[in-house]
Amino acid sequence: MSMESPAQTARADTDPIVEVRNLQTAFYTDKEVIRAVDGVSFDLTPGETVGIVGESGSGKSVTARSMMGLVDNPGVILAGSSIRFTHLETVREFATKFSRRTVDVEELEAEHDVRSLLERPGIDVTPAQLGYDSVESMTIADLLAAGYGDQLGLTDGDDCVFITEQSSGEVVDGFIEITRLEGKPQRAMRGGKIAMVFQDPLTSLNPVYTVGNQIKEALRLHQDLSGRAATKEAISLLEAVGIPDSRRRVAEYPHQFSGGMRQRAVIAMALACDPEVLICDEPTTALDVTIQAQILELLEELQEKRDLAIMFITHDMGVIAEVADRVNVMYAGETVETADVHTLFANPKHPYTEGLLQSIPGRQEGDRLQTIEGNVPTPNEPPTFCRFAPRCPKAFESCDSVHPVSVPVESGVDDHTAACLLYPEDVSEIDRIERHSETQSTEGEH
Ligand SMILES: Nc1ncnc2c1ncn2[C@@H]1O[C@H](COP(=O)(O)OP(=O)(O)OP(=O)(O)O)[C@@H](O)[C@H]1O
Ligand code: NI
Repeated sequence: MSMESPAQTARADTDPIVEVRNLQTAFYTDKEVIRAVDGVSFDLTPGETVGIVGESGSGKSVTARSMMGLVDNPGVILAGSSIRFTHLETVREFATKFSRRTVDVEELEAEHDVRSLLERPGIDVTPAQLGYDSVESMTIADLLAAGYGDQLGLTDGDDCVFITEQSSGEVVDGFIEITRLEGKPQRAMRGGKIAMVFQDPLTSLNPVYTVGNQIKEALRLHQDLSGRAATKEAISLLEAVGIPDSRRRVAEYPHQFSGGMRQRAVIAMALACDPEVLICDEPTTALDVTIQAQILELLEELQEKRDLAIMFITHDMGVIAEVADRVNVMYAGETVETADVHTLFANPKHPYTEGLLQSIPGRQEGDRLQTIEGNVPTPNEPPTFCRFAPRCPKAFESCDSVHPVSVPVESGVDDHTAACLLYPEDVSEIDRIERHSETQSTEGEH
């Protein structure tokens, strides 16, 4: 590789390209407000797989749909939520293509400071609500990302590209705020930069078009390829996902493919736009074990070749062990534990994670397969208590009145957190309770 310019070294390869912060997605139904995702934060990094695991109804798919811009009525991403796409090349591309929707944050920083903005009349938001410790740890960019720019008169409704640093006219740092995307930039992001593979390949494939034509349509939309070049590329994509005899199969219809081959075709379609991020929502759940293993292997291979950041959703701890580098355990809209995969399996801290691990065949002591009794509750009120408490074997009195926040736990590694009143383990119960009560963030706004 040639010498890198300073502009290219500003972000390292190991920096995240997606930063989800305090994501809150709620459904306003006639009956109640369902807080499907309630303050979730995590990063996605190129070449790495983040596994999202949890039982049915824990908010995994709504997290994914929020990242894809696929939350429909009556669903709303609440103010205070932020999903930043920080891939530098894409930020530069969007800043050029959508210059009218691009904001120079450095300019705004020269004119305003966070403290006085938050003190403005009518602005009813605290740093804690946005997931920050103090005003000092917040920047103007954080306020804009969390959706308060319009209210403060700093941004227009459709601004979505934020440039935070430039050097001799070149963008060095910035982000695209996914929760603010609509129209053209949204279409460029969804499918183009972030692609998704669903459980049922038939939701992504149209039965009346050949597999090849559907891949070619994606190539036309996102890569500006058509005609013979597109056909050639479609064939090579089918080859890349391990579909034998791809020259012939490119002209076949989805019903002529087996389940496993269909999912491979969907992956080929997702890759047609050369995305940076691939979100997989239970992509192998409908497949038999052998085929499942092959698809997981394929994803790993593609990740390595293309340096993809993968978010992999499953309710299956066995699959998590296979695919994930890091794991977020979700329960009733919240992340209850997060760690690298080895630590999570060797040293689980949250009673819910322990329960999930005991329900993997072959992992429990004795011969009985444990399951956690009961179901995930519908999160239909603000969290002022532990949502897992009713099912938790270790629950005590305070669990009903104090909402646990994510705190570091002792397991010998950094970046291991659990949201449980039993932690941090090295302090007294009184101090623990105080710590969890202090950092309580209040409800986001509609
Ligand atoms: N369109 C909608 N309207 C109302 N509620 C919804 C809607 N979509 C999802 N929800 C609710 O949001 C919560 C989280 O759902 P989600 O689909 O994210 O769960 P999940 O973890 O993906 O579960 P599964 O493993 O079953 O796919 C559930 O309580 C669900 O009922
Ligand atoms: Ni789901």
